[in-house]
Amino acid sequence: MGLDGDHFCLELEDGTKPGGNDLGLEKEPKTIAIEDAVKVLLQGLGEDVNREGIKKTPLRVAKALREGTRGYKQKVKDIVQGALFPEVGLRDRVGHAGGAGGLVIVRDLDMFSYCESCLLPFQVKCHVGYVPSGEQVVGLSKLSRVADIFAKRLQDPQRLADEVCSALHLGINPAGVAVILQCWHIHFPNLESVFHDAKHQGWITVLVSSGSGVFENENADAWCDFLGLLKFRGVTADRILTRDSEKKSWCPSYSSSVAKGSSELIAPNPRMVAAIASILGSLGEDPSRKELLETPSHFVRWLMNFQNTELEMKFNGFTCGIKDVLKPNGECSHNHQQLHAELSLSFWSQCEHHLLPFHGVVHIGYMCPEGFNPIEKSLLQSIVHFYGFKLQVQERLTRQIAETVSSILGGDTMVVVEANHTCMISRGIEKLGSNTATIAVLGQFSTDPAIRALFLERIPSSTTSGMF
Ligand SMILES: Nc1nc2c(ncn2[C@@H]2O[C@H](COP(=O)(O)OP(=O)(O)OP(=O)(O)O)[C@@H](O)[C@H]2O)c(=O)[nH]1
Ligand SMILES: [Zn+2]
Repeated sequence: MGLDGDHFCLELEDGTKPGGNDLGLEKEPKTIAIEDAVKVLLQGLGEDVNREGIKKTPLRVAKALREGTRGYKQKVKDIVQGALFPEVGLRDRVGHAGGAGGLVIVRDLDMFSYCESCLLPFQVKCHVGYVPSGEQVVGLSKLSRVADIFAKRLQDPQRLADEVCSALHLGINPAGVAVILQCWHIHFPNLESVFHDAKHQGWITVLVSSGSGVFENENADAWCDFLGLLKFRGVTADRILTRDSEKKSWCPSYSSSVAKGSSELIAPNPRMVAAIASILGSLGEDPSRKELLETPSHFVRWLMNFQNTELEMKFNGFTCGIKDVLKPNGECSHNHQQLHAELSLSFWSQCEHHLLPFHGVVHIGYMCPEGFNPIEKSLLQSIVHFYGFKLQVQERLTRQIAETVSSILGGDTMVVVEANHTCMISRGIEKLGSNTATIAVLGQFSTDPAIRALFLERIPSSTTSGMF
């Protein structure tokens, strides 16, 4: 197929170039202030801010944070005003319909928000319902746009639901508004705990609701209709968090620091903490707001898991144990090699481009001589964590794991990494549900498609969602 130059013309329909709109943002003093703060964070991690891979990271992080919190600058009335239009209800009949009481629901609005306790993004599936009144309905897209104004701020799920609900109520003036949010937050393992405790699979989830008008009372009939149309999404009344339940437990930064008692933890680097507080200010937040007081230290604690020096200590730990990894099992050997696969080893890493987590599973295949036991899973898991807890890119992580396993075993190794990149889904192109797989093959695996296929067959079908 012949591609002429036109195929590569990156001009958009409105005549702008991709990224062109960002030029203003890049030069704004607030963006520059965030960039400077991010440089402090990178230095605190022991990184060289001029290293090729991370040279642009401060600007990328600044842009991502400002885009991700653009809701502070948006106003509900600019969106809803002019979007209400007349739609009559039932005429001369008993019942509710149209602009006079017929429930309207928009389901499955996928959004991202930033957790106010730890600054990591969390994923939101938002369901909005309202009962029109005054023979007026609102443009459907406006429900999503209004919800997004509040999602694009530092949030807690319940507050997000309450703010969306009351903003829609004030904006549309209906008989009532109901909001249900399904939220997913990444686990918050630290370098120490993952070596002892492999329970951090999946996500932390929470289901919250908020209602006004005819939905004000949690037991009102209107809720039955709304929930009846959501139950196949896994949303049921008994799963919704009640207002007095312990909301703090939602963000894992609390259980990993506050709940344990801060005295057990080393105080985070004060320069880094101050840098985060200044970022909060640049985003339009008040760093002294009660809910944000601990946020800088929580984020620094998360970030410090990816510091180089700590990793070197861990690495020394496991390289000492590397000798004699393949132990004879006493059975006779005929120099045959067998394929062994260690599947679904979990990992956490931090994208060096955007300082956002990517996490998932690693599958390792290797040839093991008959008569020897396979390598212990714990050693392979240590290797995975060692290369995971760094500022990384997925391709490098995959290669480093493959090279290390191959150097222990003498050659034939295949590694597949499957990951969710927060930077792909919470910002930029917002490809929700996207997943990245990378492969590294060494030795026999690089020349023998049959053995590769055998290993790939053993990899279980990806399980990256499925929380409710
Ligand atoms: N190859 C690779 N790319 C990654 C990884 N993590 C993030 N990226 C990409 O790094 C690139 C950085 O691109 P830039 O154009 O400099 O930054 P950006 O403007 O923030 O990019 P967008 O994500 O397209 O908005 C993006 O395409 C990311 O998707 C990774 O592990 N491997
Ligand atoms: Zn959090």
